[in-house]
Amino acid sequence: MTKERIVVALGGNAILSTDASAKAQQAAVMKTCESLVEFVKNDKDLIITHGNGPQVGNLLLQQAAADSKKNPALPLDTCGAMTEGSIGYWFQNSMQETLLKNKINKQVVTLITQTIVDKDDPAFESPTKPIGPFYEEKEVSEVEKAHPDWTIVEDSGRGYRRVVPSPKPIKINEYPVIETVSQAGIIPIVAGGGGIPVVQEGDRLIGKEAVIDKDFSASKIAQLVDADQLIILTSVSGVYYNFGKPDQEEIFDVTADEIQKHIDNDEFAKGSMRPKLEAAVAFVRSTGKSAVIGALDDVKAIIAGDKGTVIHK
Ligand SMILES: Nc1ncnc2c1ncn2[C@@H]1O[C@H](COP(=O)(O)OP(=O)(O)O)[C@@H](O)[C@H]1O
Ligand SMILES: NC(=O)OP(=O)(O)O
Repeated sequence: MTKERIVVALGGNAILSTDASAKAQQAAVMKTCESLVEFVKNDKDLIITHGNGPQVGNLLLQQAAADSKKNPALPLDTCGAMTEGSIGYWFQNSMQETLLKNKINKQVVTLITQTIVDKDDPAFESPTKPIGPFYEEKEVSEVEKAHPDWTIVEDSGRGYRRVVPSPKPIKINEYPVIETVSQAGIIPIVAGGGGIPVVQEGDRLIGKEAVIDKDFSASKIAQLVDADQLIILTSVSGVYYNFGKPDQEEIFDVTADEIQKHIDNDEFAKGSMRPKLEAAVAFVRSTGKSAVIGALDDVKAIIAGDKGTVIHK
């Protein structure tokens, strides 16, 4: 019998809390891997994707601080690749150790992934993806003075952040490699930060200065590799109607058509829950299989079907 194949998308809390040091992020990633190993123990073939918003923004700031003729700042697409490498390394290292601790003989590998986007995607003209640190309202004018080319917006009541363009993925360039690696029983870590945004010009792929939403890339990969389930792990136990209001109500199971009505009615936050739901609906509609949005800490209960919001046909 073939194993179930699961694509897991990991949100910010899987990597970073408040301490952006490598040590703290590696500790968070280790804790995440201790949750993820439950999928492997339950005999599932795992494909891991993750975000990079805080990390790529911090890296750009480091580039700007060091910028000189001898040591020029590197562009956003290259910084995206650097975070695919660095965060991928943390996951590869911690997952390997966790598998060994659990006496599971399996390899893990990070694949630098390029995500093809449309050069005319309107997102290039209107930045929406928050990256890097949060700023307080009183700091904003100072930051704008230091970085006149930045767009800074308020991020879901959590503070102010720089935003960059976030085009939609059309195709995952390396998906045949992802397929081959997964078929070989190896756990691939792919499309970190949504993958490096590239546009196709003849035989060439040209990097673009943008950050793709990892939930959309995870959905695209799950469709391309014919995954049995897309699981989006974040910091809440599930999706709520009227989130944050006294009458909020957790959704345990909903059809793609029903939740689409609520998305169309603009009921979900654009910078957080809406893209996750759109990614889930796209996967369910294209494959007929289900997607789950739930908490990283609830992996065992999600596998048992006891927790998380299930979106199905
Ligand atoms: N309707 C909703 N239901 C549940 N959570 C919501 C909803 N709307 C907004 N949120 C917020 O979205 C957050 C998850 O989005 P985000 O932090 O962007 O995810 P990620 O884990 O990918 O970094 C939750 O922690 C919650 O605060
Ligand atoms: N690229 C991306 O979606 O990153 P975050 O999940 O960290 O926002």
